[in-house]
Amino acid sequence: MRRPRLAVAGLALAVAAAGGVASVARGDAPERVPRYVTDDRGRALTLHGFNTASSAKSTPDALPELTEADVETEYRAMGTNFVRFLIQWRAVEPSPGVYDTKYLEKVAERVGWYAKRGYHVMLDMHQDLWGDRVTPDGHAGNGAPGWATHTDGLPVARAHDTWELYYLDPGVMRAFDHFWNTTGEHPELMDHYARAWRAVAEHFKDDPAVIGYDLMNEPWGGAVQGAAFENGPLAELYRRTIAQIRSIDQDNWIFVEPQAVGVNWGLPSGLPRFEDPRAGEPRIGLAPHIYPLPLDLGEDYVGAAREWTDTTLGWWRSNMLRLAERQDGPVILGEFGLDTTRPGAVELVERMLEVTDELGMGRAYWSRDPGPWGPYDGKGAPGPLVPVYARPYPRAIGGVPRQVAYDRASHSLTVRFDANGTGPTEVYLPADEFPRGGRVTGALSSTWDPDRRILTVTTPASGTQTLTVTPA
Ligand SMILES: CN(C)c1ccc(C(=O)NC[C@H]2N[C@H](CO)[C@@H](O)[C@@H]2O)cc1
Repeated sequence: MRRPRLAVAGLALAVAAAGGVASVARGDAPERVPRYVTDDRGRALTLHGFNTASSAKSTPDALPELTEADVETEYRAMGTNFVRFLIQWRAVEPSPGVYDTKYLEKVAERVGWYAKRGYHVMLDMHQDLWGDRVTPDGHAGNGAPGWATHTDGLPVARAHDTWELYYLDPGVMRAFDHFWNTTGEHPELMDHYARAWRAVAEHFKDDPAVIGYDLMNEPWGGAVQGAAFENGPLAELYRRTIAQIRSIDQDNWIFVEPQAVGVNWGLPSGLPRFEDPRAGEPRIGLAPHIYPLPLDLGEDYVGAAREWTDTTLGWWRSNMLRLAERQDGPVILGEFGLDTTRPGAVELVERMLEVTDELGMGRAYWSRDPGPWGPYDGKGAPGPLVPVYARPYPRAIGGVPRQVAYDRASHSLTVRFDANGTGPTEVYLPADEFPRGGRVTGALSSTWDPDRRILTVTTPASGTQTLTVTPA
């Protein structure tokens, strides 16, 4: 659906002005992320997958509309190994201090569907527009429970042309201001949120498929915006939540997001560094999103809008790498996506896969839901996203990655890394371009699993290794 450009542009300018969003940061940014999520052998993971699923925002049980067959279909078609799995505070803590273990067990059942197929799972405490008690029809956002929602009777529109304008409704703004205790009237709410995460971590801390927790989806500061928000109430929420999670789970990764507005479009984030109280190396990473403003304004990834989008993509990569350097952690691009039937859309997706390969970032496409944005339409027929997302990639690398690059024209994947003896490197190869699997140079040996479409490559346990994989 093409959004009224004036509305979004007005929102963007209003919020950027209100938040005093800094100009684009300059200066040298690093070329790749400083660290990686690793598997239980210590191999660096390339996390390639989907957000599953937006439907969880509006289902009564807060679970995504998903079957195990859907997970199998996804693996068979695209060989993904990662999922950003949406969960909801309203379901975790249906009433103050009461945690719904049956809900968490149902989440765990679905995590098990992914685990059986070798996936890694990041749990995303997902909010959009605060929660259903604010948008009466439960439109789009269902994150927060009713008991934590205090609008003070201020109005919330029955409908908006563009869903994000709900964020500016007085009732929504007030609900957020109370949550962040900007009003000074509800100091308890952030602690409830942090303890709800502790309950989630208690349930999943020993689940081998769960690699970590994405603390809040697209945080919105209400009356407080920009660096004041990110260094103020948002940082306070993250610190309290990190402390609660680490009181029960010393090992899973914890991911923090900058504010959405401005940063999703490529502007810099003022998010501070977060310390990890765990013994050993810190395990705090970043999970930013990218939605280039020209595309948000309804343009297509063609012509001048493509050039402008690429410019903002350049800002985004510098700013996110700078943030990752400050945090000294991995980066998972938690969301990117668009209407894949639009002109240039497939090229944008390919560009984002190239960029995340180049920077060493994981990625989760928004989203797995049926429809023009997703891989399948409402009848389950594959759309244009499937062949581009069925991309060769090194699922697990037996060393510190230095370069990952796929040249689709020559069907050649290059993986360069400093081997560290953590095990063989596993490469997913899609059927279309690698019907008989792959051949590899630079290896000691390799084996091909035609069922899972994985080439397992053995290299020397030290020194810089360069693998080149082409179709067998
Ligand atoms: C004004 N605010 C706070 C705002 C505006 C726009 C978005 C957005 O487009 N987000 C991109 C996608 N992310 C969500 C799910 O996390 C999707 O519903 C959006 O399309 C977010 C926040």
